[in-house]
Amino acid sequence: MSTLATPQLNPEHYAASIALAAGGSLYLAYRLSRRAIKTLFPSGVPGEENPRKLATPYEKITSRHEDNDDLEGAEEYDVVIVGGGTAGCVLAARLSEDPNLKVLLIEAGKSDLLHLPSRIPAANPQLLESAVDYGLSTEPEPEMHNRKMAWPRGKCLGGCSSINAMMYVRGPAADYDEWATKYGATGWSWDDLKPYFDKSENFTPSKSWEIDTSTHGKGGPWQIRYADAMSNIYPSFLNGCRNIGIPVIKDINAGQRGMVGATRVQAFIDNEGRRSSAASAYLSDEVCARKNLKISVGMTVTRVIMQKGADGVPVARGVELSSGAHAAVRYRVRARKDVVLAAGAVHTPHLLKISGIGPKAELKEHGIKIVKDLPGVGNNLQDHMLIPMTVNVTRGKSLNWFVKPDVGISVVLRWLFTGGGMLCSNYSEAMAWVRARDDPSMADKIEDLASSPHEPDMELFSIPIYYKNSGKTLPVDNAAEQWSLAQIPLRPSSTGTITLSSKNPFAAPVIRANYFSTEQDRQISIWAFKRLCQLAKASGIFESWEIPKRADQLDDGEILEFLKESANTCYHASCTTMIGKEADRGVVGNDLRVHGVRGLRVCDAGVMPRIISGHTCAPVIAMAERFSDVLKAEYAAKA
Ligand SMILES: Cc1cc2nc3c(=O)[nH]c(=O)nc-3n(C[C@H](O)[C@H](O)[C@H](O)COP(=O)(O)OP(=O)(O)OC[C@H]3O[C@@H](n4cnc5c(N)ncnc54)[C@H](O)[C@@H]3O)c2cc1C
Repeated sequence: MSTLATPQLNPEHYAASIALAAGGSLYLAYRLSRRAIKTLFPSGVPGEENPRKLATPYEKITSRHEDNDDLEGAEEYDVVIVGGGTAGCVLAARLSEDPNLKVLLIEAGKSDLLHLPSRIPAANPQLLESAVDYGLSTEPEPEMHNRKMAWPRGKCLGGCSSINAMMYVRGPAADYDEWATKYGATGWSWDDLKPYFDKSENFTPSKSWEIDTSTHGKGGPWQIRYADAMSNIYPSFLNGCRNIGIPVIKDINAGQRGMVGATRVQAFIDNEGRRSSAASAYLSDEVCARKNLKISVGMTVTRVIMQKGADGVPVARGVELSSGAHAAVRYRVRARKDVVLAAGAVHTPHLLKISGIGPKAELKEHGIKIVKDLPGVGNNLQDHMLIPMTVNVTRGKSLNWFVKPDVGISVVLRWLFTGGGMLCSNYSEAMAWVRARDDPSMADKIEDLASSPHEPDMELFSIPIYYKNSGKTLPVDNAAEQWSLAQIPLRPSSTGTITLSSKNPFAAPVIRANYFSTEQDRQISIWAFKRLCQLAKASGIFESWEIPKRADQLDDGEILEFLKESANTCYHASCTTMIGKEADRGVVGNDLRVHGVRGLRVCDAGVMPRIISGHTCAPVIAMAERFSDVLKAEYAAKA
C-alpha cells in the first residue's frame, strides 16, 4: 500500500514564509490606508484663500463705490477668468501652458477636494442642497402646478462638474453642425470640436463592453470609462429596448450620423473609483505649481470694471471681487488682455447685467448704469427636464438594498480603502436615444425639432433604484426591488429667462424656466411616458407599477398631471449668452467676444446657440479646450 509523502517543513523556510506574508500584509495595509488617508485628507488642495496675496484691497464699501472704476495700482494679470467651474478649470490649465501669460482664476467656492462626497460617484444625490450647491430655485413655474423647482449649480472648483451625475455624452455631430449652419456659429461645428473632445479625454476601455476606441481620446486629463460596479438591470433595459424596436448600439459617443439607439453609459470616473471633475482633471499638482497661474478661492466677482476706450467703446479693464455679502472691503485686479466670464449659464448673465451689460429696461429698473444695451443677455434660457417613473421588478435586480445604513458603512470602507465597490456607481447605467417624431401617431402632433431627420429628440434612461426628488428621497423599502425609468426631452421648444432680483451681486438671480409652455413639449413627454411603459413591460423583469400606479391605464390628461408633478430639471441650463448676431438675441460672436464691448469674453454653457441633444458637461469642456487655443493663437499673433 502506498502512502502519500508528507511534506517536510524546514523551520527556516517556515519562518521566512511567515515573515514574507507578514511583510506583504503590512505593505498592503500601508498602501490601502495611504489611499484612504490621501482621500480623506488631500494634500496640495488648489486655491489661495487670502485675497490680499492675489488682488488689491481697494476701498471700504460705500453707496457710491459702483461709480468708481479706478484700477490705479491694482494687481495685474493678462487674463482674468471669472468662475473656476467646468469651463474655467480647462481655460486656466490650457492658457497657463504659455509661460508668457499671467493668468488669474477666481472661484466663489473652495476646492472640491475638501468635500468628500464630491469625490464619491454614488454620493452625487447628496451634493444637492449641500455646501457646494448654490441652492437656487426657479420662480413658481406656471405649467408645473406653480412649483418652485430646485436648480442646483456647483459652487466649488470644478463647478457643476464636481456635483453632477458624471454621464459622459458628447452629443450628436449634427447638433454642432446645426450651430454652425443654422445659427452662424462658424468654428463650432463637429469637425471643429471633435479634436477637442479627443484632446480632453483619457478613455479606459472596458472588458465587459468592448467598443472601437479609435473614436475616443487617449492621454487627455479627463478620465472616462464605463462605471463597472453596476446592478444587473441594464441588460434588461437593453432587452426592453430591443423588444420595442430600439436597436442596441455599442457607443453613443462615436460621432456617428443618426445617433439613435440604446447603449451603456460612459462616465467621468477615474480608475481609482473617484469622480474626475474638471478641477481634479485639469488642476493637477503640476498645473497648480505654475508660477504664471494663480487660483483665488472663496472670492465672488461682484462686477466687471468697464472703462471707455479712446474711441468711446466700453472696455473691460478688470474685475472687483469680495469674500461675501457682508465683507467691508472689496478687491480689484486689472486684466491686460481679457476678462473671460466662465460663471455658468445662470451666473454669467447675472454678472453681465450687474456690470451694466444687458437689456436696457431691466438695467434701468434696477438703477444700474448702462454700459451696453444688449437685449439677448439672460434670454433664450434652454434646459432639459428629467421625469422619472418607478416600477417593481423581479428579485435580485435593483440597488435599493444598497442605501440601507448597515450596508452603507461596509460599502464606504471598501471604497475608501480599495477604490472599488458600489460607491463607484453613478446610478446611470444605460440610455436610449429615440425619435418621437418618427412614430406615425405623432406626425400631426409635433414638429421635427431634431438637428436632422436622423437625430434623436428624446432620451430614455435607466436608473437601477427607486428614484424620486432627484435622488434625495431614499427608497422607502430597502427590500423592494425597484427600477426607475426616466425621460429627458432633448429638443425643448420652451425657453426661459435669467433676470435680476436686485443690483446686489450676492442676491440670487431670478430663474424662469417656463417648462411645458408649448404644446409640442407637453405632447412629446406624454409620448415618452407611454414609451417607457412599453419598455418596462418588454424588459423581462417587470412586475408592477409603483409610481404612478396603473401607469399604463392613464389617459393623456392624467399622464400630463403626473408629469407636471414629478418633473425636475436635468440641470442642463444653456444658451443664456448665446453665440449669434445681436439682432437675433446673440450675446457673443464666434470668437466669444461680448458684442459692443472690448476685452470681455464668455466661455461656458451659456454660449451654446441651441441646447445640445445630450448632456452638457462634455460639450462645455470641448468648447473651453477649443477657446483656449483660439485665445492663445490670437495673443501670439499680436505679440
Ligand atoms: C446636479 C447636476 C447634474 C448634472 N449631471 C450631468 C451629467 O451627468 N452629465 C453632463 O454632461 N452634464 C451634467 N450636468 C450639467 C453640466 O455639469 C453643466 O452643464 C456644466 O458643467 C456647466 O459648466 P459651466 O462651466 O458652464 O458652469 P459651472 O460648471 O457651473 O461653473 C461656473 C463656476 O463659476 C463660479 N461662479 C459663479 N459666479 C461667480 C462669481 N460671481 N465669482 C466667482 N465665481 C463664480 C461657480 O461657483 C462655478 O464654479 C449636471 C449639472 C448638475 C448641476
